[in-house]
Amino acid sequence: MGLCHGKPIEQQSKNLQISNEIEESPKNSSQKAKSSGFPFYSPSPLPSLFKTSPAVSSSSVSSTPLRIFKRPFPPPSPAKHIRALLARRHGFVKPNEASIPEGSECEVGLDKKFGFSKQFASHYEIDGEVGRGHFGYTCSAKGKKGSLKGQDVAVKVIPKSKMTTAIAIEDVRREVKILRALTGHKNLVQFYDAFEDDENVYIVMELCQGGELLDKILQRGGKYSEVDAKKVMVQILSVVAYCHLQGVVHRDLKPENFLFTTKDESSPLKAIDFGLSDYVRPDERLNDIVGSAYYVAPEVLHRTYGTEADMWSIGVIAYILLCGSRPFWARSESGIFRAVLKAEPNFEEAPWPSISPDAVDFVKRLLNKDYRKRLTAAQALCHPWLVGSHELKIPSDMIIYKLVKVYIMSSALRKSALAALAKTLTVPQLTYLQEQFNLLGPSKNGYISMQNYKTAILKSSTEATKDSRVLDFVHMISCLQYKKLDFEEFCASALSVYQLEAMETWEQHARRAYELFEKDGNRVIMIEELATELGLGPSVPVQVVLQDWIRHSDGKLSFLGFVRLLHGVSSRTLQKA
Ligand SMILES: Nc1ncnc2c1ncn2[C@@H]1O[C@H](COP(=O)(O)OP(=O)(O)OP(=O)(O)O)[C@@H](O)[C@H]1O
Ligand SMILES: [Ca+2]
Ligand SMILES: [Ca+2]
Repeated sequence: MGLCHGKPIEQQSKNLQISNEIEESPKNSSQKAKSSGFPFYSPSPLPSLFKTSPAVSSSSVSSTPLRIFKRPFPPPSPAKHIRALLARRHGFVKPNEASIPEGSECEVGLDKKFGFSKQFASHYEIDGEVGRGHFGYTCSAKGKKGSLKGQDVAVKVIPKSKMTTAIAIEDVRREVKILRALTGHKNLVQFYDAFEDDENVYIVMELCQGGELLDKILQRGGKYSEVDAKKVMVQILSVVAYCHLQGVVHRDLKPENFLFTTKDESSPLKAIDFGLSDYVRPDERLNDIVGSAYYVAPEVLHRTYGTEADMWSIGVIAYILLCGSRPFWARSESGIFRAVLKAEPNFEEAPWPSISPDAVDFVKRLLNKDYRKRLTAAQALCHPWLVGSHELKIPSDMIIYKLVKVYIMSSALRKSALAALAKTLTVPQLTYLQEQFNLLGPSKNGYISMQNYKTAILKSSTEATKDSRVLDFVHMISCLQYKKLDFEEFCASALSVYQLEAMETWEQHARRAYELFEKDGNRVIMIEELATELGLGPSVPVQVVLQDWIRHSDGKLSFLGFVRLLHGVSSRTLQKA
């Protein structure tokens, strides 16, 4: 599949982008102007409060055209939500679509009561609009009483008239619930309160006055220095690692959804807009197609995904920060999806050759189409590109819990294969594992028991951990009957074979591990036994499939069989068990 090419420069402004991106095909350009009448993108009430967003009038946007001659890719423009999602959630039907979208329903009978206080007007004096999205608009306001008296705040106003389906109402309910539960992290917007009246829901939060990350990218002509990109990435990863540990997947990570607190160069960055966020249990897969087209992960389009989908979006943001262009681009939404599913991002053209190999490796390991091979947020913070640039304490990583659970249920043969592979890990990989081990509170003589997993999670748990049922999952692990793990066995249990496989050095790891396995793990194995090991059902012609995985000379595992064994039983088989 070919490379994606940048968007024509004249389409860069936020205004133009909105009307372009809701169109399927460039051929329909005559219809584009008409589509701005589409109710979902048209202005919300309170027109007197509107003021032009600084980004729209920003001279930086108009100053970029020259760059197109130098670089093939122009800077990014804002992303819009995936249309099918909007249709399903908000009951919108394209004029040429005969069928009623799935999930749309009659507005009559919808319960739009949220149980929030009705006293918004007596608590806050609303001021001018500071931003706008598909679902609401945000105003600045001043507290009139209580602890926020005299303080400037932001109020996201979501009109109830836009909540035309039960899903849309549920989304708002969840947005508030998640924000309330997660508030407190330094890179997450501070939530204060939620109100409602007959017309609107009001989400009161900290006012971020430094503007969106997208505007900062555009102001800089589309490109960040590596040093500055690292500062942004560390903050994004820190808050996302926190969300994931709580069992919350954001599902709409994009530069528009990160705001700087102040205009100061060193201002902290805050994640906002949990409107598409959801809870996900570590062993659960979500299936609704949600997000913004440029940032959507391939597995979301395949309708089976978890927190790794956010890591893909972070990869897209990192790519944009470093080179100023989107990794996957096409004129139509379906074209973007095709690129996301099939195209490889361009790392050949300027400025990529002048970007450090660590940075390139970092982005590639997030933009891996196989979600199992992608870095987690905690791992990304330990990546060589970032590791020296921050002093964050790496949080617990849920992937460890998932891998350990599978390890414990594995056969002795697979455990010894993993033990051999663990012996080939490099210092950065061991450093990450050591930190994760320490977080589990090993005893003085260096062992952790299954109970330690629960104790560790309870330390950082919030209401969200309960709602996402992460606690149930961890409780299940802590009840597993298994001997204590020392650091060596912990490494074997917590390494991800898929992630190692994504590395250029995989072949060396695997060959070296096979040599070690040959010395003290390999043994004669029957085809039927191997089939059971790998969870292959009776429908698989095992004699044909597995013959290369057993060495004809002595009946022991071949290199191929060893690698297959490392991967273990397929997750599908495990789920059935
Ligand atoms: N706390 C805040 N401080 C300042 N501005 C804010 C704040 N929260 C939101 N905004 C502004 O309002 C815009 C819209 O807010 P938000 O992204 O929450 O709305 P939305 O309708 O859910 O957007 P989307 O279309 O991305 O789903 C933001 O992009 C930002 O510019
Ligand atoms: Ca938004
Ligand atoms: Ca939103």
